[in-house]
Amino acid sequence: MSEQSAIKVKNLVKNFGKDENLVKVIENASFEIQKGEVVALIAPSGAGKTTLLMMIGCVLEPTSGEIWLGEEMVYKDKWMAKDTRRIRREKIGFIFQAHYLIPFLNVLENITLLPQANKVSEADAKKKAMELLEYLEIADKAYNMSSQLSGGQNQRVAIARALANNPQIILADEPTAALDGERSVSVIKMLKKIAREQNVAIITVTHDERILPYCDRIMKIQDRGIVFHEIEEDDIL
Ligand SMILES: Nc1ncnc2c1ncn2[C@@H]1O[C@H](COP(=O)(O)OP(=O)(O)OP(=O)(O)O)[C@@H](O)[C@H]1O
Repeated sequence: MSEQSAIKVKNLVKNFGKDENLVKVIENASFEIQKGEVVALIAPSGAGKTTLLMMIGCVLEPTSGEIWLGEEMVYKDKWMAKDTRRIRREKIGFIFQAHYLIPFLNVLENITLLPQANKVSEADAKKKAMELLEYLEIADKAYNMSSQLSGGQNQRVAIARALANNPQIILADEPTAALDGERSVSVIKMLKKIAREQNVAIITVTHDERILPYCDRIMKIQDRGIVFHEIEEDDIL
């Protein structure tokens, strides 16, 4: 495995149910994503995008196969670590369609909540959160409540929260779905900047063709396997 590998998946299989209720979602998927890469994951509804993302994120257990995150083999026909939360905490940042910020905490408190739960001191967590808010150009909103922010601003805060633990991987499930065109582009540009400057690998599920030109590759789920496309101007979802 190359040093640049952020995610490596080999012969991954995911079925739900069994016997007459068996649903085969992913069959023998193998692929590798490099550090610093932004990959758009697109496929029709029900094809398994969220399922794939949640397996890579160590949230959903595969049926079989292998998953490597950086140099750590996290799954080989079973989870390799007793505590998959540790892997999530150390390696992965999640961003969802809805920002899921906690409404009765301000922006800064939302970002520092998890690091503090993970025993980072309040001062260190705040310092890091302010750096991230500066980086995402939203530091002036640090003491505002989520309800006082626009959709795009809230999504930037959600990105800052996902970055608070210095993840090597960001998994985003339709992060721009609730945003208009200009705000979508600003969010994906921000993700690309993070990927390039911090060497983070990003997989983003999307139905939003406006963001494709900012991605490096398109990953599709096709016939329950994975295929890659280079980005082309006339890529149509
Ligand atoms: N817990 C479950 N039990 C049984 N089947 C499931 C379960 N979770 C997902 N599925 C099935 O797996 C398939 C893939 O679902 P998934 O949510 O990953 O699709 P998706 O590509 O993310 O869809 P969408 O774009 O609509 O969000 C679907 O057929 C779904 O019905």
